[in-house]
Amino acid sequence: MTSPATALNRSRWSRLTSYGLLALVVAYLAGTAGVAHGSGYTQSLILQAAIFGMLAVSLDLVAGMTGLYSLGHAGLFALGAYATTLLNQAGWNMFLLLPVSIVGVGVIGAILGMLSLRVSGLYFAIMTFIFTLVVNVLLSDLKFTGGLNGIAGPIFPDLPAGLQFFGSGLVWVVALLLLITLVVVWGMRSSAMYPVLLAIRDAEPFAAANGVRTAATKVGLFALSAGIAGMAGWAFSFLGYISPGQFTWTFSVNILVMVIFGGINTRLGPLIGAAFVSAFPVVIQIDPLVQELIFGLIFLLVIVFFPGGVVGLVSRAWRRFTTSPHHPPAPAGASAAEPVGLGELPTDGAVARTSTSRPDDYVLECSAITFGYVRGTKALEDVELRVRRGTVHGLIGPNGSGKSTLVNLISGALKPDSGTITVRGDHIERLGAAARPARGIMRTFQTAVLVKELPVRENVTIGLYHRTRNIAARSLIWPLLPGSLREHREMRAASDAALRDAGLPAGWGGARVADVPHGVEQLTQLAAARVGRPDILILDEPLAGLSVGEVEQVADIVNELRDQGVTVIIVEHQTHFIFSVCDDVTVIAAGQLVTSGAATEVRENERVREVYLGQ
Ligand SMILES: Nc1ncnc2c1ncn2[C@@H]1O[C@H](COP(=O)(O)OP(=O)(O)OP(=O)(O)O)[C@@H](O)[C@H]1O
Repeated sequence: MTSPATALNRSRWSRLTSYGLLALVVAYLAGTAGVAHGSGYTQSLILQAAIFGMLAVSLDLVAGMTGLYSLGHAGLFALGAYATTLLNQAGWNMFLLLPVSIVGVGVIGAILGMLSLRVSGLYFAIMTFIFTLVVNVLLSDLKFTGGLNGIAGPIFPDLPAGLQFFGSGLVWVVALLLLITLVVVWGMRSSAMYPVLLAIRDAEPFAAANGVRTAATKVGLFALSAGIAGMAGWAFSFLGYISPGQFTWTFSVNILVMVIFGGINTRLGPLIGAAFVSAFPVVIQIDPLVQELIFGLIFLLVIVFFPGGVVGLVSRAWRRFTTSPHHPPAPAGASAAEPVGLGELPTDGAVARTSTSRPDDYVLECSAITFGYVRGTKALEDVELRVRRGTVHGLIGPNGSGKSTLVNLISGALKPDSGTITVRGDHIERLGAAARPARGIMRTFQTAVLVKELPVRENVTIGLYHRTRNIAARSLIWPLLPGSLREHREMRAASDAALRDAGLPAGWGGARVADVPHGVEQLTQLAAARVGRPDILILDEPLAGLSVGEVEQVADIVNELRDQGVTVIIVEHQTHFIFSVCDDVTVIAAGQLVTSGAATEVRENERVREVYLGQ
């Protein structure tokens, strides 16, 4: 329950935030008014910086949040500027051309984004670089684009007679477009979608296992980013002449420089970078060659010594100044670093469990599953797995026997070459990983794949993705939605509860995953899977690297889940653990089923001792 003091603090804080926001809006309006009445020279400088700001923010949206380092943004920017100019010459209304530029360039961005599904990293950068190159060559060679000389952009109309005291209309329009860009992109950063986007960047299998359609999200985000670049192009066309020389591949690199210099994946970074790149040649008026050299040197120094850019540098200094060296208490048993012995097949002490479910009450059935990673070899051959509802089912076998492969087939990361997988009788073997959480299947990974730079709690909220309605679409206007703050608070509260249930003492929720011990990472992914309220939870080697205390904790969690009616499938090498917590056990070796049945029977099976322990 929230204490009155906390509620008071929260209301005081939200009042302060509102005042702060109001002050910012007033300052923004005052600044815009100042520029709108400024000299033509000042206006063109500030307008260019603002337009570059939009471009840098649009690039940061894909480069910072999803790791797509595009060098195609100069090409997209050019398409917006040229389409506006040429279509306006053809008689189109210039204001109608704003949505046309956003949507048209957005569609081209979607196509580029689709290519990102096939190539990534350096190859994606090269591909988008070629896109800018091709656009530039076309603009230079085609007659109707004015060739190398370019064409004069449309002239932005003055404000109507009654509104002329506002000054330049173009300044107000660009200020509004920049504001919209910031509301959308910053809003997305503070929405529940933000951790999901970083998961697509850093931990794609984790994102997919939580129901995120990673491919569609990447394409959508690239289309949005391209749409903003098209919008920036629309505004740029009003600044005078446009020519291919303004949209070369070096300009694409410059946009990336703005993002990296200011601070990639930060709110203010791209704006600071854009301001720096725009102001530098104006402030440092020396020989152009020396100017370029100094610019390059500054950028090199930033990259080498402050890879987080200006914002990273300032926030690091701020953190050092404000944070105390506090470390949350260790989870139960974490100090007992002694690992549990592996491969002991217990002959006594492991209590065989009797489930209340009927013998044929199978929630998950895998029949005749065959799968090979490479043609001609089979990682699994004709494997059968039947899991009774509400039971804990162990999957064991020697290294390389195909356990993880089977788990990946059930969770949709892989598709079988033949055979069927059904959940409550429905076939799911052809569904992708992202569709499985909706069927009640959640999973953890042998090696935790999480977003290292985010706090533990934010990682757990990713587990709520498939249960949160239209989260991707709503993230575009998240801060403007009336219930979004409350919803976000509820998501964080649910994540905190899941962390508590996983046995993590309060305090770990706020720690960055990069700073937490291995055991906490494992419990974090367990909490993320659990917060999604699965019917079937698959734990792939959940005990790897855990201490004795943490192993006991996982055993408690598994027993608790069974009591709640969740079906749990555990892949594990620690057979002592398996035979103490599992109702049923399936053993596979060399991709084939050895035996399956009640834990007590499997434990006594001679063939199991032979293949599993080599006895
Ligand atoms: N990505 C891959 N490409 C090719 N072969 C693979 C791949 N992943 C696994 N294999 C092979 O498939 C077989 C089954 O591997 P799998 O990882 O499923 O076994 P496992 O029982 O989970 O092993 P472990 O207990 O060591 O994790 C092994 O021969 C392995 O070398």
